[in-house]
Amino acid sequence: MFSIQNVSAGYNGVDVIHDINIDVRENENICILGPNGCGKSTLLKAMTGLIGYKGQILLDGVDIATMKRKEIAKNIAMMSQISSIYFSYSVYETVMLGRYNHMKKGFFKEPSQYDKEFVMHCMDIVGVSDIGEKQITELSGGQLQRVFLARTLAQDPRIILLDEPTNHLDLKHQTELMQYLQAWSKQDGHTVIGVMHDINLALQLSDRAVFMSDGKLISDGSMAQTVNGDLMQRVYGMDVVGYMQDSYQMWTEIASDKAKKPRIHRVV
Ligand SMILES: Nc1ncnc2c1ncn2[C@@H]1O[C@H](COP(=O)(O)OP(=O)(O)OP(=O)(O)O)[C@@H](O)[C@H]1O
Repeated sequence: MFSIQNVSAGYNGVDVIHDINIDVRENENICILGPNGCGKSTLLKAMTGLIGYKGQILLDGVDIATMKRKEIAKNIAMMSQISSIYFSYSVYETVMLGRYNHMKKGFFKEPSQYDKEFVMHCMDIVGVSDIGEKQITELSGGQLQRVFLARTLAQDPRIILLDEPTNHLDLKHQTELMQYLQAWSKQDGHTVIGVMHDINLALQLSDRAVFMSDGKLISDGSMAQTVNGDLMQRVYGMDVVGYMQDSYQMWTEIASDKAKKPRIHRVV
Protein backbone atom coordinates (compact mmCIF):
# COMPACT_ATOMS: atom_id res chain seq x y z
CA MET A 1 0.00 0.00 0.00
CA PHE A 2 2.99 2.31 0.50
CA SER A 3 5.94 1.88 -1.78
CA ILE A 4 9.21 3.81 -1.86
CA GLN A 5 10.83 3.22 -5.23
CA ASN A 6 14.35 4.33 -6.18
CA VAL A 7 14.08 7.41 -3.98
CA SER A 8 16.94 9.88 -3.66
CA ALA A 9 16.56 13.18 -1.79
CA GLY A 10 18.53 15.85 -0.02
CA TYR A 11 19.02 19.57 0.46
CA ASN A 12 20.15 22.43 -1.76
CA GLY A 13 20.47 20.16 -4.77
CA VAL A 14 22.73 17.62 -3.03
CA ASP A 15 21.31 14.14 -2.35
CA VAL A 16 21.94 12.69 1.10
CA ILE A 17 19.86 9.53 0.57
CA HIS A 18 20.37 7.42 -2.53
CA ASP A 19 18.17 5.00 -4.43
CA ILE A 20 16.07 3.74 -1.51
CA ASN A 21 13.51 0.96 -2.10
CA ILE A 22 11.06 -0.13 0.62
CA ASP A 23 7.70 -1.85 0.17
CA VAL A 24 5.44 -1.32 3.17
CA ARG A 25 2.47 -3.57 3.89
CA GLU A 26 -0.57 -2.86 6.05
CA ASN A 27 -0.25 -3.64 9.75
CA GLU A 28 3.55 -3.62 9.71
CA ASN A 29 5.57 -1.96 12.44
CA ILE A 30 8.88 -1.02 10.85
CA CYS A 31 11.92 0.56 12.47
CA ILE A 32 14.56 2.46 10.56
CA LEU A 33 17.95 2.14 12.22
CA GLY A 34 21.38 3.55 11.52
CA PRO A 35 24.02 5.92 12.87
CA ASN A 36 23.69 9.70 13.26
CA GLY A 37 23.54 11.58 9.99
CA CYS A 38 22.94 8.53 7.76
CA GLY A 39 19.70 10.02 6.36
CA LYS A 40 16.87 8.46 8.39
CA SER A 41 15.00 11.73 9.07
CA THR A 42 15.53 12.82 5.46
CA LEU A 43 13.87 9.61 4.30
CA LEU A 44 10.89 10.27 6.61
CA LYS A 45 10.59 13.84 5.30
CA ALA A 46 10.50 12.53 1.73
CA MET A 47 7.82 9.99 2.75
CA THR A 48 5.48 12.82 3.79
CA GLY A 49 6.30 14.97 0.78
CA LEU A 50 7.94 17.60 3.04
CA ILE A 51 10.98 17.65 0.77
CA GLY A 52 11.27 16.93 -2.94
CA TYR A 53 12.66 13.61 -4.14
CA LYS A 54 13.68 11.67 -7.23
CA GLY A 55 12.01 8.31 -7.81
CA GLN A 56 8.47 7.49 -6.69
CA ILE A 57 6.63 7.28 -3.38
CA LEU A 58 3.34 5.52 -4.05
CA LEU A 59 0.35 5.46 -1.70
CA ASP A 60 -2.16 2.95 -3.06
CA GLY A 61 -0.43 3.30 -6.42
CA VAL A 62 -0.55 7.14 -6.53
CA ASP A 63 2.66 9.17 -6.25
CA ILE A 64 2.36 11.49 -3.25
CA ALA A 65 4.14 14.19 -5.30
CA THR A 66 0.87 14.50 -7.26
CA MET A 67 -1.40 14.58 -4.16
CA LYS A 68 -2.67 17.66 -2.32
CA ARG A 69 -1.15 18.23 1.13
CA LYS A 70 -4.55 17.71 2.72
CA GLU A 71 -4.92 14.28 1.09
CA ILE A 72 -1.43 13.25 2.20
CA ALA A 73 -2.16 14.46 5.75
CA LYS A 74 -5.36 12.39 5.95
CA ASN A 75 -3.28 9.29 5.25
CA ILE A 76 0.19 9.96 6.63
CA ALA A 77 1.02 11.70 9.92
CA MET A 78 4.52 12.51 11.05
CA MET A 79 5.49 12.98 14.66
CA SER A 80 8.82 14.78 14.63
CA GLN A 81 11.54 15.26 17.19
CA ILE A 82 10.69 18.11 19.53
CA SER A 83 12.22 21.34 18.37
CA SER A 84 11.72 24.85 19.65
CA ILE A 85 8.15 25.99 20.13
CA TYR A 86 7.43 29.39 18.70
CA PHE A 87 3.77 29.60 19.64
CA SER A 88 1.65 29.06 22.68
CA TYR A 89 -1.52 27.02 22.47
CA SER A 90 -3.24 25.01 25.14
CA VAL A 91 -2.77 21.24 25.09
CA TYR A 92 -6.36 20.81 23.85
CA GLU A 93 -5.87 23.35 21.03
CA THR A 94 -2.60 21.70 20.02
CA VAL A 95 -4.23 18.28 19.75
CA MET A 96 -7.17 19.85 17.87
CA LEU A 97 -4.66 21.01 15.20
CA GLY A 98 -4.49 17.34 14.23
CA ARG A 99 -8.16 17.54 13.09
CA TYR A 100 -7.42 20.45 10.71
CA ASN A 101 -7.49 18.35 7.53
CA HIS A 102 -10.73 16.65 8.53
CA MET A 103 -12.64 19.91 9.10
CA LYS A 104 -14.83 20.83 6.18
CA LYS A 105 -14.11 24.52 5.67
CA GLY A 106 -10.65 25.40 6.85
CA PHE A 107 -9.45 26.16 10.31
CA PHE A 108 -11.80 28.92 11.39
CA LYS A 109 -14.82 26.66 11.22
CA GLU A 110 -15.87 25.30 14.61
CA PRO A 111 -14.81 21.70 15.16
CA SER A 112 -17.71 19.25 15.05
CA GLN A 113 -18.88 17.30 18.08
CA TYR A 114 -17.10 14.28 16.57
CA ASP A 115 -13.83 16.27 16.28
CA LYS A 116 -14.10 17.30 19.95
CA GLU A 117 -14.80 13.78 21.14
CA PHE A 118 -12.04 12.35 18.96
CA VAL A 119 -9.55 14.85 20.39
CA MET A 120 -10.59 14.00 23.96
CA HIS A 121 -10.19 10.30 23.14
CA CYS A 122 -6.64 10.85 21.78
CA MET A 123 -5.71 12.91 24.85
CA ASP A 124 -7.02 10.10 27.05
CA ILE A 125 -4.97 7.46 25.25
CA VAL A 126 -1.67 9.26 25.87
CA GLY A 127 -2.65 10.42 29.38
CA VAL A 128 -2.80 14.20 28.93
CA SER A 129 -6.55 14.82 29.35
CA ASP A 130 -5.99 16.24 32.86
CA ILE A 131 -3.71 19.00 31.50
CA GLY A 132 -5.89 20.04 28.54
CA GLU A 133 -6.00 23.71 29.63
CA LYS A 134 -2.24 24.10 30.18
CA GLN A 135 -0.15 26.06 27.71
CA ILE A 136 2.28 23.78 25.88
CA THR A 137 5.13 26.18 26.66
CA GLU A 138 4.67 25.16 30.32
CA LEU A 139 5.12 21.43 29.74
CA SER A 140 8.04 19.13 30.41
CA GLY A 141 9.72 17.47 27.41
CA GLY A 142 7.97 14.16 28.14
CA GLN A 143 4.53 15.76 28.47
CA LEU A 144 5.08 17.66 25.24
CA GLN A 145 6.10 14.48 23.44
CA ARG A 146 2.84 12.87 24.51
CA VAL A 147 0.80 15.90 23.41
CA PHE A 148 2.44 15.69 19.97
CA LEU A 149 1.58 12.00 19.82
CA ALA A 150 -2.06 12.83 20.67
CA ARG A 151 -2.05 15.41 17.85
CA THR A 152 -0.66 12.76 15.48
CA LEU A 153 -3.39 10.29 16.50
CA ALA A 154 -6.05 13.03 16.14
CA GLN A 155 -5.08 13.20 12.46
CA ASP A 156 -6.54 9.67 12.26
CA PRO A 157 -3.99 8.59 9.64
CA ARG A 158 -3.35 5.15 8.16
CA ILE A 159 0.41 5.55 8.43
CA ILE A 160 2.26 7.11 11.36
CA LEU A 161 5.87 8.14 10.83
CA LEU A 162 7.85 8.70 13.99
CA ASP A 163 11.20 10.40 14.35
CA GLU A 164 12.82 9.17 17.55
CA PRO A 165 9.49 9.03 19.39
CA THR A 166 10.93 8.04 22.75
CA ASN A 167 13.19 11.09 23.11
CA HIS A 168 12.38 12.85 26.40
CA LEU A 169 10.34 9.92 27.74
CA ASP A 170 11.20 8.01 30.89
CA LEU A 171 11.39 4.21 30.69
CA LYS A 172 7.76 3.66 31.70
CA HIS A 173 6.39 6.12 29.17
CA GLN A 174 8.76 4.81 26.46
CA THR A 175 7.47 1.30 26.94
CA GLU A 176 3.83 2.40 27.13
CA LEU A 177 4.15 4.51 23.99
CA MET A 178 5.81 1.77 21.97
CA GLN A 179 3.36 -0.87 23.16
CA TYR A 180 0.46 1.40 22.25
CA LEU A 181 1.90 2.03 18.77
CA GLN A 182 2.53 -1.69 18.30
CA ALA A 183 -1.13 -2.42 19.06
CA TRP A 184 -2.26 0.54 16.88
CA SER A 185 -0.26 -0.80 13.92
CA LYS A 186 -2.20 -4.07 14.06
CA GLN A 187 -5.63 -2.42 13.70
CA ASP A 188 -7.65 -1.23 10.68
CA GLY A 189 -4.91 -1.37 8.04
CA HIS A 190 -2.60 0.91 10.02
CA THR A 191 1.18 1.02 9.69
CA VAL A 192 3.93 2.50 11.86
CA ILE A 193 7.35 3.45 10.51
CA GLY A 194 9.70 4.75 13.18
CA VAL A 195 13.25 6.04 13.25
CA MET A 196 14.81 4.70 16.43
CA HIS A 197 18.14 4.68 18.18
CA ASP A 198 17.15 2.27 20.95
CA ILE A 199 17.82 -1.16 19.46
CA ASN A 200 16.35 -2.91 22.52
CA LEU A 201 13.00 -1.17 22.07
CA ALA A 202 13.12 -1.82 18.34
CA LEU A 203 13.76 -5.53 18.93
CA GLN A 204 10.89 -5.78 21.37
CA LEU A 205 8.29 -3.93 19.40
CA SER A 206 9.01 -3.83 15.66
CA ASP A 207 8.37 -6.61 13.13
CA ARG A 208 10.83 -5.44 10.56
CA ALA A 209 14.09 -3.47 10.51
CA VAL A 210 15.48 -1.29 7.75
CA PHE A 211 19.17 -0.44 8.28
CA MET A 212 20.68 2.62 6.66
CA SER A 213 24.30 3.65 6.41
CA ASP A 214 25.76 6.64 4.62
CA GLY A 215 22.50 7.49 2.84
CA LYS A 216 21.93 3.98 1.53
CA LEU A 217 19.65 1.13 2.55
CA ILE A 218 21.89 -1.78 3.42
CA SER A 219 19.51 -4.31 4.95
CA ASP A 220 15.74 -4.85 5.14
CA GLY A 221 13.97 -7.82 6.70
CA SER A 222 12.45 -9.30 9.84
CA MET A 223 14.21 -8.45 13.09
CA ALA A 224 15.53 -12.03 13.27
CA GLN A 225 16.94 -11.85 9.73
CA THR A 226 18.57 -8.45 10.00
CA VAL A 227 19.77 -7.87 13.55
CA ASN A 228 23.09 -9.68 13.86
CA GLY A 229 26.57 -8.91 15.15
CA ASP A 230 28.28 -8.53 11.75
CA LEU A 231 25.70 -6.11 10.40
CA MET A 232 25.71 -4.04 13.60
CA GLN A 233 29.50 -3.87 13.56
CA ARG A 234 29.39 -2.71 9.94
CA VAL A 235 26.65 -0.11 10.49
CA TYR A 236 27.65 1.33 13.86
CA GLY A 237 31.41 0.63 13.76
CA MET A 238 31.33 -1.01 17.19
CA ASP A 239 30.66 -4.37 18.81
CA VAL A 240 26.99 -3.72 19.58
CA VAL A 241 26.24 -7.32 20.55
CA GLY A 242 29.20 -7.37 22.97
CA TYR A 243 28.00 -4.08 24.47
CA MET A 244 24.51 -5.53 24.98
CA GLN A 245 25.97 -8.68 26.55
CA ASP A 246 28.00 -6.57 28.99
CA SER A 247 24.84 -4.62 29.89
CA TYR A 248 22.96 -7.87 30.41
CA GLN A 249 25.75 -9.14 32.64
CA MET A 250 25.63 -5.92 34.67
CA TRP A 251 21.87 -6.18 35.15
CA THR A 252 22.16 -9.86 36.04
CA GLU A 253 24.57 -8.85 38.80
CA ILE A 254 22.25 -6.08 39.94
CA ALA A 255 19.40 -8.57 40.15
CA SER A 256 21.54 -11.03 42.13
CA ASP A 257 22.83 -10.81 45.68
CA LYS A 258 25.95 -9.02 44.49
CA ALA A 259 23.80 -6.02 43.76
CA LYS A 260 22.96 -5.64 47.40
CA LYS A 261 26.52 -4.42 47.86
CA PRO A 262 26.97 -0.85 46.68
CA ARG A 263 28.59 -0.68 43.21
CA ILE A 264 29.72 2.91 43.53
CA HIS A 265 31.52 3.91 46.71
CA ARG A 266 30.97 7.30 48.20
CA VAL A 267 34.05 9.51 48.22
CA VAL A 268 32.86 11.57 51.19
N1 LIG B 1 17.77 21.03 6.52
C1 LIG B 1 18.93 20.54 6.13
N2 LIG B 1 19.72 21.23 5.28
C2 LIG B 1 20.91 20.74 4.85
N3 LIG B 1 21.40 19.53 5.23
C3 LIG B 1 20.66 18.80 6.08
C4 LIG B 1 19.40 19.26 6.58
N4 LIG B 1 18.89 18.31 7.42
C5 LIG B 1 19.80 17.32 7.43
N5 LIG B 1 20.85 17.60 6.64
C6 LIG B 1 22.04 16.74 6.39
O1 LIG B 1 21.60 15.53 5.80
C7 LIG B 1 22.32 14.41 6.32
C8 LIG B 1 21.34 13.38 6.88
O2 LIG B 1 20.67 13.99 8.00
P1 LIG B 1 19.44 13.27 8.71
O3 LIG B 1 18.90 14.23 9.70
O4 LIG B 1 18.53 12.74 7.68
O5 LIG B 1 20.19 12.06 9.43
P2 LIG B 1 19.67 11.09 10.57
O6 LIG B 1 20.10 9.71 10.18
O7 LIG B 1 18.23 11.28 10.81
O8 LIG B 1 20.54 11.58 11.81
P3 LIG B 1 20.28 11.53 13.41
O9 LIG B 1 20.31 10.09 13.82
O10 LIG B 1 21.47 12.27 13.94
O11 LIG B 1 19.00 12.23 13.72
C9 LIG B 1 23.28 14.96 7.36
O12 LIG B 1 24.54 15.10 6.76
C10 LIG B 1 22.71 16.34 7.71
O13 LIG B 1 23.73 17.25 8.03
